[in-house]
Amino acid sequence: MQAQPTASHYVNGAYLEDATGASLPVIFPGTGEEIAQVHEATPAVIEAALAAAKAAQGPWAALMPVERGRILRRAADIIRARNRELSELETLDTGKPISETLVADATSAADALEYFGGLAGTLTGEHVPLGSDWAYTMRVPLGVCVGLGAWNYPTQVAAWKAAPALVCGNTMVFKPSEQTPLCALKLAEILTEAGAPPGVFNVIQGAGTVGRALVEDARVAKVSLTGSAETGKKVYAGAAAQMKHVTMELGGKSPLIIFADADLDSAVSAAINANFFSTGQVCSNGTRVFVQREVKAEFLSRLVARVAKATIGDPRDEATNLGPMTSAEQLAITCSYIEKGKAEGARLVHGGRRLDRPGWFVEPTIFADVTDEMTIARDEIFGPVMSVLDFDTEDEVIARANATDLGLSGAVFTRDLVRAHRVIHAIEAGTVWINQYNLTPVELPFGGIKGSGLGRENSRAAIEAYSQLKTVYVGMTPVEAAY
Ligand SMILES: NC(=O)c1ccc[n+]([C@@H]2O[C@H](COP(=O)([O-])OP(=O)(O)OC[C@H]3O[C@@H](n4cnc5c(N)ncnc54)[C@H](O)[C@@H]3O)[C@@H](O)[C@H]2O)c1
Ligand SMILES: C[N+](C)(C)CC=O
Repeated sequence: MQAQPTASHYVNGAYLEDATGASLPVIFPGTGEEIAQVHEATPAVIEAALAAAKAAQGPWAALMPVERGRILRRAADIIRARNRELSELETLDTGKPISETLVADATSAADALEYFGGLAGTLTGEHVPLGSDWAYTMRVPLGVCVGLGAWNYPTQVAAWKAAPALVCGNTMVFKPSEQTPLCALKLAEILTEAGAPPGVFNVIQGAGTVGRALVEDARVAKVSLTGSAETGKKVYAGAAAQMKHVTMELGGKSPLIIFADADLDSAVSAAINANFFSTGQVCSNGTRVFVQREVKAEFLSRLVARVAKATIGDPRDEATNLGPMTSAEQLAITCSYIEKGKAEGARLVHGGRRLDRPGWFVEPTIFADVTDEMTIARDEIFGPVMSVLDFDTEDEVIARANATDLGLSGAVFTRDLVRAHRVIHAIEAGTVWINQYNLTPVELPFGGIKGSGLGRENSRAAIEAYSQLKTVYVGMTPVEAAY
């Protein structure tokens, strides 16, 4: 099985290779086989990408906005037409089951390109009357933007950054995660096919050192990172040193709160989706499942019965519900948290073992009787490990849900809608759901508060994140001076 791209990088409208860069093997997590090799960007490749993005930005911004929008919408159409091929590549790159990638990845990228393409003609400023004088504001691009991607949603992350950046008249150099380098190259190829001029969207490979070189370059006006909270602090500090704009989409340890009056089957489905979709490798997952004590036994019994039916296996098989972890490293991290959970006294009610087969598989794992101070209730694991915690009262669960430095997401399940809104308003998180979990359509802002990040992706909010206002004061009468 091979998924070798034409070359490692995509710069100035074409594939580019520089084999002197360090080799990065691409492994299919379902078997552990090497399916491609790419090379880390050398200083020459980094320079070529930044120079191309810088040269392309002015002419790209000078196009009629609807023309930029048309190119993005054409790219969306190409992605939809090639959904199966792109989904298969996403599955090879990440190990996520094809049943998921067919509906969640390339399609989400197409949604973003279509949505922001559609906004192109609306990027206007406003007229401000000032007596005999007047003023107007203009929404102008930032310049060259850098996107840094995580490995769990490589196509979606690239498109969620590229689409709003490009529609506003910026250009981008995108660096995917070194773990999943393949999918962003396809986005670059498709944008060229759709009519994006050379240099508008560039992809270069590499790990943190390449990312750091991009962040520190004086030509870069904005950095958008999707990654861990730890990396976020470093990238934010680097960008702040040169007063760059930032968007930070970071990790979470989100609460999913289930009251006794909830539709329990629906809450069980939400807990499953919020912990085991993408084998638990989702930033917004509700990994702290707070269940009101009187329904805890029933909730656990229904949950375990449902999870026992999940099909774990080859992610290329459409019948598979859970695939492998994306990397051997992430598998080892997840297994070590499972051991910590057991050692600290959480009750293992399902799973907990690595699967004895090639590839990086671990069972979906459920711990009950988890307490707030346990490591598995505090750290973002980024694997299929659910912690179920008991609670008694509304005030108590709000305080415990908020007792974390992170604030990406959260949800409440109850039939009492007054309580639902009261509780959800009190939850410290950027994106919250009532009787739902993990739906993130492009029409809605997505992002975190506290240690989970800064700024928002998607929706009109992303336009604010990739453009700035310029104010023009118009004097209509001669200037007077005191002397
Ligand atoms: N909030 C969101 O939208 C969202 C979405 C997906 C993933 N995530 C988070 O991402 C994390 C998992 O992804 P990961 O392990 O790839 O994250 P990571 O922080 O290790 O890496 C993210 C990206 O940053 C680059 N990088 C690392 N160090 C850097 C540095 N010093 N300077 C510049 N670039 C650097 C990496 O090469 C990679 O491309 C989890 O914490 C998850 O919650 C957040
Ligand atoms: C942004 N989201 C939630 C779709 C995927 C994050 O890991």
